[in-house]
Amino acid sequence: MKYITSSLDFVLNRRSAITLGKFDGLHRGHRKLLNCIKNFGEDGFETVIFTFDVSPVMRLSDPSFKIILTNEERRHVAEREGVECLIECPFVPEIMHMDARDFVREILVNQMKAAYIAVGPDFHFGYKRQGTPELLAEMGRKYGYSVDIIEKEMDGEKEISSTYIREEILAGHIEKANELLGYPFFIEGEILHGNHLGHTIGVPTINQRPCAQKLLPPFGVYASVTEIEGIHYFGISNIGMKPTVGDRFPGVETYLFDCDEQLYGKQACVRLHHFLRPEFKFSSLTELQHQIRRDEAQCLQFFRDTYGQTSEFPL
Ligand SMILES: Cc1cc2nc3c(=O)[nH]c(=O)nc-3n(C[C@H](O)[C@H](O)[C@H](O)COP(=O)(O)O)c2cc1C
Ligand SMILES: Nc1ncnc2c1ncn2[C@@H]1O[C@H](COP(=O)(O)OP(=O)(O)OP(=O)(O)O)[C@@H](O)[C@H]1O
Repeated sequence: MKYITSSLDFVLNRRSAITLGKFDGLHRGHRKLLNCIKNFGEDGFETVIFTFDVSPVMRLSDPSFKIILTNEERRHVAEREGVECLIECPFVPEIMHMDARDFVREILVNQMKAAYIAVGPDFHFGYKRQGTPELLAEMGRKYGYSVDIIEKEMDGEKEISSTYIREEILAGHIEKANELLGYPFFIEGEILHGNHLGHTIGVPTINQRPCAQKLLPPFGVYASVTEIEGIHYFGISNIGMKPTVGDRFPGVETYLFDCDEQLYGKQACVRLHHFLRPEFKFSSLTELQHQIRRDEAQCLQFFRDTYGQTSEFPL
């Protein structure tokens, strides 16, 4: 996948099929738009996601705003979806203050050679969100691209949106969030050194420290499947501050059931499948060790009940 970032001067070589928006989560609704551009892409057009390098909400109104996917995670999901090009446009004053019609002419038509655009009915763009899907369509008739305004993918009566999914993650409804995303919520990151206490209680763990902007579900223990260099491991993850030993930052710590390899420095993708219990402060590491054995049994039971004997799990 072509990845364009940190630049406003990009120019695409081929005519393109584009979808635009924030795309936090690349959820099932977003994927409806991706399918539209991919269908169009079969005719030789370059399939492109146009998004921003930082959430407009974070930049304009709420610096503490949390995201479902970091830019790197979003890039990996887009790549898996088979999109040919991801443009992560810098959300700088020049873009924020750009008139909607100028954005269409300069960016979509001149730089991106738009042939087709798919957006949802509530998509807005340009200075003060003045651009609408209707304006896109109207200008398309002049500049020679077509526009599809795609109906929202629904969850019953409710529109699927990043906001809705964030609420479910925060409420600890991980299975619901996974259903809306269309894949398990995950945390990607380098495997770091912890305090090296885990193996002393027979529970060796990999440690990750998510970036401060990453939205995390409630602190607690989750059944997880971790991918490292293409290999998948069942396990249990603790998300939190480890109050028993005390830590200064929220971390993700995972006990992989069938792994005794040296993994420091590698990238891990920890996918959460099920909430098992909240994080507690134990009076000793031995007590914690006994609890983790119970967690392990409960987790294995969950995987057996959910996925049976098969090693096929949703990724
Ligand atoms: C499945 C699992 C559950 C855990 N639950 C808790 C917990 O409830 N409370 C807590 O303080 N720490 C919990 N921990 C974190 C342990 O405190 C941590 O694994 C141990 O201190 C070793 O940390 P280290 O790898 O930094 O040495 C849990 C860890 C795992 C893997
Ligand atoms: N459920 C959905 N079905 C189809 N298209 C959607 C859906 N949700 C969003 N879109 C479209 O996907 C593009 C990107 O959406 P964006 O990420 O900005 O919205 P969102 O998921 O509703 O997020 P938020 O909750 O932050 O508003 C837009 O064109 C939007 O209209």
